[in-house]
Amino acid sequence: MTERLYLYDTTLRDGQQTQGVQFSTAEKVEIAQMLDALGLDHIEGGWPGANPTDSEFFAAPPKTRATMTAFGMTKRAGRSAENDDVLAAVLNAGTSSVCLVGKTHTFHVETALGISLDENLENIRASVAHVVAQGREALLDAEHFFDGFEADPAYARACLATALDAGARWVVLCDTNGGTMPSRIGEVIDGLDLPGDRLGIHTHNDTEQAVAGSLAAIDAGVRQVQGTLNGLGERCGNANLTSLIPTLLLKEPYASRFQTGVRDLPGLLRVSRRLDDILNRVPRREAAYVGASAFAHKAGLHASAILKNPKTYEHIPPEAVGNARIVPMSNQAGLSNLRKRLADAGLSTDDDGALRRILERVKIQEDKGYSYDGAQASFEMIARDELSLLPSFFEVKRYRVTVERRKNKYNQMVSLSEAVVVVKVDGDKKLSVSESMDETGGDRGPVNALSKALFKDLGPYQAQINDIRLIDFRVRIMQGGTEAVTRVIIDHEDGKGRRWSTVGVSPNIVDASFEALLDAVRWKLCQGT
Ligand SMILES: CC(=O)SCCNC(=O)CCNC(=O)[C@H](O)C(C)(C)COP(=O)(O)OP(=O)(O)OC[C@H]1O[C@@H](n2cnc3c(N)ncnc32)[C@H](O)[C@@H]1OP(=O)(O)O
Ligand SMILES: CC(=O)C(=O)O
Repeated sequence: MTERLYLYDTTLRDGQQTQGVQFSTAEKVEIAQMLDALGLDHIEGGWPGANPTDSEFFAAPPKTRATMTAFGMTKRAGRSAENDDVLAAVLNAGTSSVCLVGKTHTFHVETALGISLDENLENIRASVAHVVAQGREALLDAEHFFDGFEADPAYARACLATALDAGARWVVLCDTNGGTMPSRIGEVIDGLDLPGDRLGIHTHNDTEQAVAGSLAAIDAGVRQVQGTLNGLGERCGNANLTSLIPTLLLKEPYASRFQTGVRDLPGLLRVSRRLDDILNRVPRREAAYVGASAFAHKAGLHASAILKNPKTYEHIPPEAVGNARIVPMSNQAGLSNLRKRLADAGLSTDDDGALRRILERVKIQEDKGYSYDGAQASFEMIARDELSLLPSFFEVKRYRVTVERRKNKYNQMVSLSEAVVVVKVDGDKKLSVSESMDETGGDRGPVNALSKALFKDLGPYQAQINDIRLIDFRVRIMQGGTEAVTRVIIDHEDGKGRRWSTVGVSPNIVDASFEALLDAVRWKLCQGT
């Protein structure tokens, strides 16, 4: 017999408390819809009345199967729940479910609220009762519960009992400061002697154990788990639902024991990446389950075994969460990595001599500071060259880039980068000049100017490269052999949605960038379209 485990998402509330994160109303709507499609049970949409975005979101929330929940705090002392304006704004959002944060730690009641312990209990009771009287589902986020329990277990318990007696459907045990060890979370819950189907868990990641703490709480009996997508949240974040969900669905003892509302586990990676897109964040490569490296097999020994049976180095099939296996090339690679990479690029060969030459060249280049595991398109250029599959396309005769600081027509000092690239295509010399200015008149730098000049006129090849867009540019100073060198990695995208990365290395950043740009354009021309 499976038991129901409820998943409660707080990306739009605690996730919005992440430093640097500020969702627009439209983004909140889109995220709520993604969470709903994934199959969350509750979506905490924010705190109505606390800021215009949250109020606007609740004025027209998206229709969801998940229970849309408004967040707020218990009423303040010295007024009734009916007359508390902050609580009124939360209830006015009209959601069927309301989650109120209430203090459960004596230190916080006395220091942060400055009221008596009894007044706080009354605030919890009256606030929950008021929510329930309006026909809503009430949840109490028991703030600082675990720290409060260490300081005064009787009082922390009394707060939970008060909320439950007043009609709270769930009391959610919060490790607000994120410092409680998972084993202690389990012990405390074991000793509470409360029904698990009335208990939730809300952990923070300050010791990198929020997911472990949530699992310990589930092991001890709680049946609602709160968290956020990609682990967003105050300070170091909340329990990461992007890790918790696949663990609960795919790992024992949880997979056989529990049933959740999750409907689209293979959609998990897409949801995680979309959130990063919205936040303009680079997805964390090493993220569990959904990171680009989560199923990347770099070492030669691993790649060799993976090709025989993926289970040798994979704990789950990557497709289960929408991810994919990759076998990158690098100085850790052997022939197995190489054969797989070449096959993926449509360059399979039986020429063992060529295979050994490619491997040797990759290792020599990496010793100079190149890195191919994140720049697979540059690796393909080496492979094509060794396999005599790299047409010359065009020859670069020279290039130049200048950066000038000068006054614009408004008498402000501005920078202007300008590049000249001369290439020979089919016997014709072509000189292209470009400035790096964007639509607003801002300077986008010398690499942008170089890229625009290189991609401006390649004669018969121009139609094939018109849809290339530079999307990311990363620079690192490396030790290449005996000298410090600059490594540049550039990501491009085309109109077909293909993304590829190339690398250049030189003591000079402009030369390193130009080398990466050249590989990018050649890679695109090799695709034929
Ligand atoms: C653990 C958590 O993450 S809980 C979620 C926290 N989230 C947020 O704080 C984000 C949204 N918050 C806000 O926009 C604002 O803090 C508001 C609108 C809610 C309140 O703003 P203000 O009225 O200016 O109060 P301010 O933020 O300075 O202080 C919070 C007040 O709430 C009181 N308070 C804090 N927790 C509670 C509680 N659980 N129950 C009742 N009152 C509380 C504090 O004592 C303080 O009151 P005081 O001003 O009389 O000292
Ligand atoms: C309520 C909440 O976010 C916390 O206690 O961490």
